[in-house]
Formats: sequence, C-alpha cells, structure tokens
Amino acid sequence: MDSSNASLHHLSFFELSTNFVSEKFIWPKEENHNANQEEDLDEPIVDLEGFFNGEDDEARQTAELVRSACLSHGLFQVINHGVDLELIKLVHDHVKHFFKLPIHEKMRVGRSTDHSFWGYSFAHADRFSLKLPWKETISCCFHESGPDDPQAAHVFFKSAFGQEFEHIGWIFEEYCKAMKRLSLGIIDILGMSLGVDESHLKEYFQEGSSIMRCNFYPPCQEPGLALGTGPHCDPTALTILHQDQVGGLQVFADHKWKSVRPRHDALVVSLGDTFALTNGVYKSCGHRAVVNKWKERVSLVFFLCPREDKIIVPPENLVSSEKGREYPDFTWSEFLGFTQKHYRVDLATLQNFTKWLISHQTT
Ligand SMILES: C=C1C[C@]23C[C@H]1CC[C@H]2[C@]1(C)CCC[C@@](C)(C(=O)O)[C@H]1[C@@H]3C(=O)O
Ligand SMILES: O=C(O)CCC(=O)C(=O)O
Ligand SMILES: [Fe+2]
Repeated sequence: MDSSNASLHHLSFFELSTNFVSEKFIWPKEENHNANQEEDLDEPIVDLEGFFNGEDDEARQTAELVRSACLSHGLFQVINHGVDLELIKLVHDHVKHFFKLPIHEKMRVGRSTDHSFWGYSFAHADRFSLKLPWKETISCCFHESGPDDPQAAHVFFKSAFGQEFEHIGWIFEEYCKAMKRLSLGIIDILGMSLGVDESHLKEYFQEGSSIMRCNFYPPCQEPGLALGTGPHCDPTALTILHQDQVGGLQVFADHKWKSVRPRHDALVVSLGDTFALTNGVYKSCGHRAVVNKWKERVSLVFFLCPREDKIIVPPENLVSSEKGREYPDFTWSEFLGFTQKHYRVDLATLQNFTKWLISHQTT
C-alpha cells in the first residue's frame, strides 16, 4: 500500500478509534434515517430440522415460509441449520482477536489488487472518500480446494500474517465449508419454493468461489450520523450472516427499516442481486448495518457466488410470455468487475449494472 493510502488509513483509523466522526464518515439523512429504529422484523424463524431429516411435509412448510419472506423482502433467519455453534463461536473469538491487533499489524495485508477480496480494509478508506463505512473488514475467497491451494485461507493467513495465524485460516476454511454445505441446502429449498428443478439452480453454485467477509464495527459517538454498512443489496446470489448479540443489522421491509433481532443459534439468510435467477420473482434484500455508542459489533458474512463464467439465465417457468426477461444475460465475473471497478454497491446496483452492460455491449 503506498504511503498516501497508509496515511489516509492512519487518519481514518485515528478518527474511528477516537470516535471522532469527521465528515468523511457522515451519511446523508435519506440513507441513515431512523438508524436507531427500534421496530423489529416480526417474522417466523425457519426451522430446517425437518427439511434436513427428509420429512416431505416439513420441507414443504419450510419452502412456504421461505417463499413468503422472499416475495416480500428477501431475508429470513434459520435455526437447526447444521452448522456447529462452537465453530461459529470460535470464528467470532479469532476474528475479535485479529481486530484487536495494532493497526500496523492489520495493514500488513491491505486489500490486494489481484484478489479484490483478500485482505484487511479500514473503512474502505483506500477506495472511497465520502460516506465511509464505520467498520474494519477482513475478507478472503473460498472454494473447495486441496490442502495446498495457494488461494486457500490458511495459506493466505500464514503468508500474510505469519505462522501463528495459519490456524485462523484453517478455522475460516472449516467455517466456509459448513456455510457452502448449508447454502446448497437452502438453494434446494429455494428451488422447491419456486417450483424450479433444483438441478437448474444448483449447477450455478456447485463450483465457483465464494467470499468470506468479517465486519468489525467499533462503538461510535454519533450513531445517528455514521453507518456501519450503508444501504445496499448484496450483488452476490445468497448471503448467510451470523451476527453477535449486539444487534445492528436492519432490513428494508414494508417500506421501513426494521431491526433483525440477533439469535446466537440462528443464521440470517438473504437473497442477493445475482439471485436475479428468479427473473425478479424474489426480492434482492435491501439491508444496512447501524452502529451504537457503547458496544463493538462483529458479523460474519458468507457470500455464495455463482461460477464466474456461467451466464445467469432464469429457468423457463419463471419467464412469462407477457413479462419476458427482467435482466439481460450476464455472468458473475462481469457483475463483480462492475462493483469493483465502476460502481459502489448500493440499493440499485443491479439496475445500474444492466444499464451499463447494455450500453457497453458491442452490437
Ligand atoms: C461482491 C461484493 C461487494 C461487497 C462484498 C461482496 C458482497 C457485498 C458487497 C458490500 C459488502 C455491500 C456494501 C458495500 C461494500 C462496498 C462494503 O461495505 O464492503 C460491498 C463490498 C465491496 O464492494 O467490497
Ligand atoms: O454487519 C451486518 O450486519 C451487515 C453486513 C453486510 O450487509 C455485508 O457485509 O454485506
Ligand atoms: Fe450486505
């Protein structure tokens, strides 16, 4: 990282660590209004036990609950998901240890240029100059790989932070494997809920790299001015998030921001833009993360991505003759590149991407 970026990081770090909220961290009222919204999203928790036990009636009821949430705001919480709660706690503990390191230690792995999702970021101060998110992040890519894959998380952590950090990488890999397994189960449920042949959806996700992102939100003196993560829809396909008990995730539902109540045993599932696979039948989830004055907050976010080169085409039964296709053909590789090179992700990324794509398509 060049010195100007490093000094910017240090400056931003100073502001973030002393809770001084400079104008760089202030969000316009229309994006952070009701940041201290108390109203909770009042939704049934989806219990996956019956589905995983192969009980058909339970599976159908589960698919119905999921359908209702996806037609409305694109988010639901699941319990009995099969991910070891001790593993989730272990990841939280190691992530918290990492973020407590001195800034110069963490900055040893600033965002790399060739792997845009590798590495540590401070408030994205290296990418944006305004509306900086009040958070630090560490991210890495995940794909089922062999033990010595150079892109494996344990290799990344060891080479970036030294031998003593290799174990964090192994733990991230275990966590991501569990997340990938759960994601594919949820894709099956989504297929059932849409009346779509599950193999059509699954073939997008069986291979392909996913993204693991850990967010650390320090306390903030002015939680009504700053935002941990601004309003957005994840451009990826499916997101599985575990938040600690502090609370801060909000979803845009029934035309207002509602808090997603934390449950230590639940995982939050939300649809992303690339689930455009449903041709607009299901909603890409609008959400944001607010901060508070008193407690730091951590969220672990697994983003399921389709195979990069596979053209995103909705199943025929979701393309009606009168409505036709909602979106042009695109690949995840094109969409990802758009979010990293041309457009800052927000609530309208997909709409802007399709306009950009059409205007850049050679006839
Ligand atoms: C493809 C991606 C871009 C982001 C990481 C993944 C999925 C979520 C995106 C993001 C988290 C949405 C909010 C804004 C963002 C800039 C961030 O706060 O990190 C987004 C990520 C990114 O562009 O790095
Ligand atoms: O931290 C949260 O609760 C939300 C984070 C988020 O939306 C993201 O990282 O995409
Ligand atoms: Fe998100």
